[in-house]
Parts: sequence; structure tokens; C-alpha cells
Amino acid sequence: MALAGAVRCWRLGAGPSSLQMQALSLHMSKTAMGASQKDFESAMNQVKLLKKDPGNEVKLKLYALYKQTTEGPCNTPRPGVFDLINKAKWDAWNALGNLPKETARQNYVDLVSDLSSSDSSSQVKPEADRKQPGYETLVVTSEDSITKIMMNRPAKKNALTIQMYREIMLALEAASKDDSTIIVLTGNGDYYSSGNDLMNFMNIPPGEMEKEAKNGAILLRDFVGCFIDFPKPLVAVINGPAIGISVTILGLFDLVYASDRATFHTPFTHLGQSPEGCSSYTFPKIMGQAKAAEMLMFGKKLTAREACAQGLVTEVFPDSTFQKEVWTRLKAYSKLPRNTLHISKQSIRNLEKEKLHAVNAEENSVLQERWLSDECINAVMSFLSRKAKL
Ligand SMILES: CCCCCCCCCC/C=C\CC(=O)SCCNC(=O)CCNC(=O)[C@H](O)C(C)(C)COP(=O)(O)OP(=O)(O)OC[C@H]1O[C@@H](n2cnc3c(N)ncnc32)[C@H](O)[C@@H]1OP(=O)(O)O
Repeated sequence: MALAGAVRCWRLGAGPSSLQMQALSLHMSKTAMGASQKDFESAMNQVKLLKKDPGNEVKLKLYALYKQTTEGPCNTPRPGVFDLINKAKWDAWNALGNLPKETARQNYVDLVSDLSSSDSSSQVKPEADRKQPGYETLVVTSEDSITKIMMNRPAKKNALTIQMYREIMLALEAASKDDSTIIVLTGNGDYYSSGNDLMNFMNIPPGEMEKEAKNGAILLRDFVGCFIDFPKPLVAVINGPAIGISVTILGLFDLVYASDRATFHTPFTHLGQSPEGCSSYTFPKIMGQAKAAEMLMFGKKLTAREACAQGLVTEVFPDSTFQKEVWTRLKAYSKLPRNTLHISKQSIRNLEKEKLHAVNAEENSVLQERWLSDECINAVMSFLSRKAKL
């Protein structure tokens, strides 16, 4: 069973009461006697029904216990240094040493039982009830005429995987048609987003780099295009540091509210990359040529207050009251006449659309070439081999 397979599909299937029943029955069977093969199979099914992502550490533990139960001690060669995901999985399995299969099975069943119990109790939270199904990397909710799209990879600082770019596009597409007045993009955890997931550059077979760079540029063009064309008011709720693409697209938002803990960082030169998200056009327009150059060319990191002074951020709030103040404000705005608000947005934005699409296309063609450069490849390798951080 692949790690992804072990944890996929959590949002599908049984509702809270049936989950609670299954968790209870797993718990009863494990306490009465050692876990049976039937308990193990039931636990494997139970894993697929979990709604809350337990995080990578737990997923690795589940993977390792699964392998130990079904195959015994780790018996395969260690994957190569750049095969980071398989190496982490191998390490987790190998760490179980000679743990007997029966003990591994019991531990797997126990772990799933614990996860199911906390998952069931978390389901009574109102937000879980409102959560839209079908997203693995986002939590999308709608309430008070506001659709909130929350990036949900807190352990990875909400770094954007290919799947996440696609899910954000899907969520925006759905939100453009739902009955919400305002759409919010925000992050779960201590970061807003650390930008493009540098793992997107990994596991590319030899000789496929050019093709993948082309596909990456198409994906990025479509992603940024969704923001350019988005018809309703778009609000960024910046709960913490923001890096790379998560910063550059802010010029396409209508409001940007930031916690005073947030920072804004576009270190493209350090990464051998060039500006995207239409920032080569929107940033000089918003903050002037000189300030834009400091950010986009020289990678100057701005505090929330500096970003506000330069016009990139609408308003900064103290972190301790950030969520309360921002959501109170947004709930009030969401009661404004919906159609008028949307028409006003069109008036403000429509004149620029053609220009923005042209800028988007140009930026992506430059980036496509940058991704193939030694400067970019070395910077990515440096981060992934833990030699560099921003
Ligand atoms: C040829 C194919 C091309 C395909 C292209 C697809 C589309 C591309 C679009 C390109 C667009 C945009 C460019 C950008 O966005 S550039 C910005 C890229 N971001 C970074 O360089 C940030 C790198 N991260 C860091 O420097 C640090 O992690 C941090 C954010 C400063 C946080 O440091 P920390 O010490 O507080 O936490 P740390 O332990 O490092 O992080 C926790 C775990 O999260 C992982 N992680 C964080 N950010 C990223 C990231 N951007 N990519 C991948 N992984 C990330 C980190 O590795 C830790 O993981 P683990 O716990 O060790 O497993």
C-alpha cells in the first residue's frame, strides 16, 4: 500500500455517527485480545474515512506499521538521496527493526483507533460540517456569504504542490459560481504560504526536464489567469509569513489584510528564478519602480507594516486580535449589495485584464527558461539537501 493510498479519500464515506461506532468497535476489540487480521483490515478501511489530516509524521508511522505487519522487517535497499519521499518512508519502516508482525498489527490498530476517536470528536465542530468535500490540500468553507479557501499543509508551511495549484483553481472556479459575495484565501498554521513547493522540481526523469518546465509554465499561466479573471471581490487574509508566488499574486487581490507577524518575501534571484504572478507589472504600479526592484530583484523581505506603507497590504492588525477583527470586518462587507459590489470590481479591473494576461504569458516564458538554468537547479538542490533556507 502506498503512503498516499493509506491516507487518501478521508472525506468520502461515513458520517460522524458511523465513524464513532467503528472507532468504538475497534477500541473494544483491541482491549479484549490481540488485534486480529480482521481488526487490521477494518483499521485499514477506517484510515480511509478519516477526515482530519493526521500529518506526515503519523502517516509515516502508519506506513511503517503497515509494511512491518504485511512484510516483516524492512528488506529493500535504501532509496537514493534525492528520492526524499521514499527515503523517509524507508527510514520509518527500517526504524521498526525486528518488531514482530503481531505487535506491529496491534500498534497499527491502536493508532488508527486513537486517530478515529479524535477525528470523530472533531467532526462535531460546526466548521467541519460546513466544509466542502473533494479537496485534499485545502479546507474550503462557506458561511455568511463568504467562501473561505484555506491552504492546509501547515507542516510544510503551506508550500504549494502541483495538486494544490490545481485545487485552488477548482475552488476559485466553484466560488465564482456559488452564492457568496466575497472570497478569501488564507493559510492554516503559522505561515500564510512558503510559495512554490520545491519538491515540484524533484523526481523528474532524466531527459524530461524541458517537457516538465513547459507543463509547469502552463500550470502557472492558468493559475495566475484564474486570479486575473476572478469576477468577485478577492481578499487575502495573511495570517503569517508569505513567500514567492503567494506574495506576487497579491497585486491581483482587491483587499490584503495582514497580521503584524506576516512578512513578504520574493527571493527570486536567490533561487535563480524571475518574477511571476504579474508582479513585474503590478508591483512597480503599486509601490513604484525603486521599491519593486528592491523586492523582486534583490529579495528584500518586507514586514507587514512596510508592505502596508508601500500599498501592497490594505491594513495590518495585531496578531492577537487578527482573526477576530478581520472576520468581523469581512462579515460586515459581505452584507453589501452583492451585484453592485461585483460590478464595481469589474469596472476597476476590466481595463487591465488584457495587459495582465500578456504580462502573465511573458513572465511564464522567461521562468520556463530559468527553471532549466544551473542557477535555479543549484538553488533548489541546496534547499533540498538542507544547505540553504531563506
Ligand atoms: C521544472 C518543473 C517546474 C514545476 C513548477 C510548477 C509551478 C512553479 C511555480 C513557481 C512559482 C513560484 C516561485 C516561488 O514561489 S519561489 C519561493 C519558493 N519557496 C522557498 O524557497 C521557501 C523554502 N523554504 C524555506 O526556506 C524554509 O522552509 C522556511 C519557509 C523559511 C521555513 O523555515 P523553518 O525553519 O521555519 O521551517 P522548515 O523546517 O524549513 O519547514 C518545515 C517543513 O516544510 C518544508 N517546506 C517549507 N517550505 C517549503 C517549500 N517551499 N518547498 C518544499 N518544502 C518546504 C520544509 O522542508 C520542512 O519539511 P520537513 O519537515 O523537513 O519535511
